[in-house]
Amino acid sequence: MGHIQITPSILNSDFARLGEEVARIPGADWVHVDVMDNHFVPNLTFGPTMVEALARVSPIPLDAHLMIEDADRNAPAYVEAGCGSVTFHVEAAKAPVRLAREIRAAGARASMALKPATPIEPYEDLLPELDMLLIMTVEPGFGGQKFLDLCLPKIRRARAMLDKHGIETWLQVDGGVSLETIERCAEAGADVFVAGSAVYSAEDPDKMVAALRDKAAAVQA
Ligand SMILES: O=C(CO)[C@H](O)[C@H](O)COP(=O)(O)O
Ligand SMILES: [Co+2]
Repeated sequence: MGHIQITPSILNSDFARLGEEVARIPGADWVHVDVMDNHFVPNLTFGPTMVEALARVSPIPLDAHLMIEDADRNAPAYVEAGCGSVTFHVEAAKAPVRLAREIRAAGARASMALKPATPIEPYEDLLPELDMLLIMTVEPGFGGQKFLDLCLPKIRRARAMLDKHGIETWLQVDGGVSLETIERCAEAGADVFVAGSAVYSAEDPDKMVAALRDKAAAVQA
């Protein structure tokens, strides 16, 4: 398992002041950027132009989570926009292996996401192509949803697969991660934790990042 990383999602932050919102989380490892197209999910956020503007001012690397259709065609723009990590949904990709290789070749970490009802087993052979696997713990589309415990067995199975193959692919969880749920995710084998509403509804978002990190690290220790 890799070292614990906390990647706050700016989905529930103030979109009119994104640069300042990122400056409130200096202790974060990544800034999680939820890109939604109103087709793959019933919500609309921003595109590559906004992401590029944020990448220019953010001292923390961007972790793009693309909830968009036709990932094969649309994902490379987010590498060009300056994201250090680009996650596409396997449900939206026609050729995930080719896309992961293209993202890596363009200079970003390649990552693939699974919705709660998408099984991990068909993708076991694909794991070495990925720098990170994202297992969603809510149905994608909105921040502030309740964590789905039914995703925990899949996180455990993914961790077992990665360990069996000796692969260093990071295992990220996203959706409903908070002080109440992060230990369950860490116990199941996740090492990268997205937290949106938990961080941005806290009085001191950076203190919340530290508290989440401590909870997850205590499980790993
Ligand atoms: O991908 C997402 C939603 O589709 C968000 O990253 C996620 O929901 C983060 O917000 P919260 O921690 O409030 O659930
Ligand atoms: Co996300």
